[in-house]
Amino acid sequence: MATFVRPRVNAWCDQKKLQSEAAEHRSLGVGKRTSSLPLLGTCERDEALPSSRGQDELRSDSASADPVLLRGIFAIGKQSCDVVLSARKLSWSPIQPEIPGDVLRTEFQHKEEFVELKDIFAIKLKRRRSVGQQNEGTLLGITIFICLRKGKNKLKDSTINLNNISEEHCNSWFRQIKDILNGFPNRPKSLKIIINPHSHKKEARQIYSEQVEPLFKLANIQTDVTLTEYKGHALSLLKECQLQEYDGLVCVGGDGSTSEVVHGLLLRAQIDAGRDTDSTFMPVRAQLPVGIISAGSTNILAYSLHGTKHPVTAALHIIMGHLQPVDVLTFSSHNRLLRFGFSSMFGFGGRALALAEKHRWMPSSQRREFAIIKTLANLKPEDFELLFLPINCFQAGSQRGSRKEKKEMIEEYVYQDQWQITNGHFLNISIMAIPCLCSVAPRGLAPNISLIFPLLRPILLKK
Ligand SMILES: Nc1ncnc2c1ncn2[C@@H]1O[C@H](COP(=O)(O)OP(=O)(O)OP(=O)(O)O)[C@@H](O)[C@H]1O
Repeated sequence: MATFVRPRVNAWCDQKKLQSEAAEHRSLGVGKRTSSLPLLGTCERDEALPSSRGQDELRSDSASADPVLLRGIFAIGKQSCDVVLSARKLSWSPIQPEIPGDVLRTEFQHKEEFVELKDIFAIKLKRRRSVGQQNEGTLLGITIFICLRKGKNKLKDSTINLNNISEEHCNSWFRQIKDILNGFPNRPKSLKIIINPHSHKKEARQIYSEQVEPLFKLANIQTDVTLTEYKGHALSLLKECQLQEYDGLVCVGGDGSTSEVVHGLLLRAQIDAGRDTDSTFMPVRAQLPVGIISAGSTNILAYSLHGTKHPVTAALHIIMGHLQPVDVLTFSSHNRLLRFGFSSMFGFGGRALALAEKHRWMPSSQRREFAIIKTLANLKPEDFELLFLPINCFQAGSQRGSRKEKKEMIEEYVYQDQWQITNGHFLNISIMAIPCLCSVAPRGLAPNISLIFPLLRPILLKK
């Protein structure tokens, strides 16, 4: 018998995207999708253009709740600019000599661009050092590193150079912006990195060193890297290591590695909290958030959290401190904890996955096809008894009432304590706490699940 209780783990992911998706869930598909990570408010860079909302809102705010902290002159590109740092944004507009009667020029002068401070992840003093120069080099200005949205789900890093050769001027701007960045919550300063060098095409190490590590270094994040040497290494490491030294854990690997890390982290939390996992227990949360850098074959966890397996996107979510609690399932047998995990399959799915696992020496796509075909050839229904708390979003949504009433109806239903039982012969039962998105199932194996409006989703396939 397997039972499921849900502890939670914090993950670094696209929280805003999830929130807007959950809003859609709650309003039963009536709501409008509002992706919101408007980053650089510029009229020249289309990719970064926020909605017109961004600029107008920030302008009207700036007069009232956004006091000016610094104002000065920097060259940006080839333009001399009037640059203003306020509590919420860094804005600049080109300085042009005023010619009486030249309306166009006067209008251009007032064209403002800005970046919100929450989208800045690092700042550096920019210096040029010639060959053989002993000191730290000639100051050129400040470089600001920002996070831009690229397409629907991806993030990318970009820079803005504020050029000015005055040490005093640049230092005061550098310190002020640095202080603001240090004040943002959830941005990690020290991370434990666990890399499975054998994941999928054995690229995890390279992905980390080429795409992720440079960004962590830019953001001044201290890292402590372990390359796993065997299956179960991450688990034994997490049982013993000094977690208080870190602000988070990052796993570079596939779904198997990440699940092992999450299991290890939650198990450690239960042990530290004195929970007896050999009898019925109420699980506690994991002590640290988990970041997932995908380097595996299917990457269901990374897709479900970020909507993409793009490692730079995951790294930027971690650096920017985009935290989101995610439900985890507890699998136990006769009240003894077996494992924490995000999903499980019984019957066909479970057998196929177990068979694929036994044939790890095969290339991953071949292994999966082989396992599916072989399991299908021996397909037979199995006897299951399933106890569950039901919810029917569509039924609730089809009734009349305001959006708020519909939301309350669903939530009331979720919290009902009426277990239902279903018995019978099933070909497959899948239980999922996350949508289980991947490249072959872009809407997910359980598309009705949202990470911030979680429901346990059983998928039954009966003969
Ligand atoms: N050094 C190692 N040698 C062998 N196996 C390892 C090692 N480190 C971790 N593992 C195990 O390898 C398994 C699969 O790894 P991972 O999930 O990272 O990559 P994958 O090959 O893409 O697999 P998946 O199909 O799960 O995505 C995990 O269960 C993990 O515990």
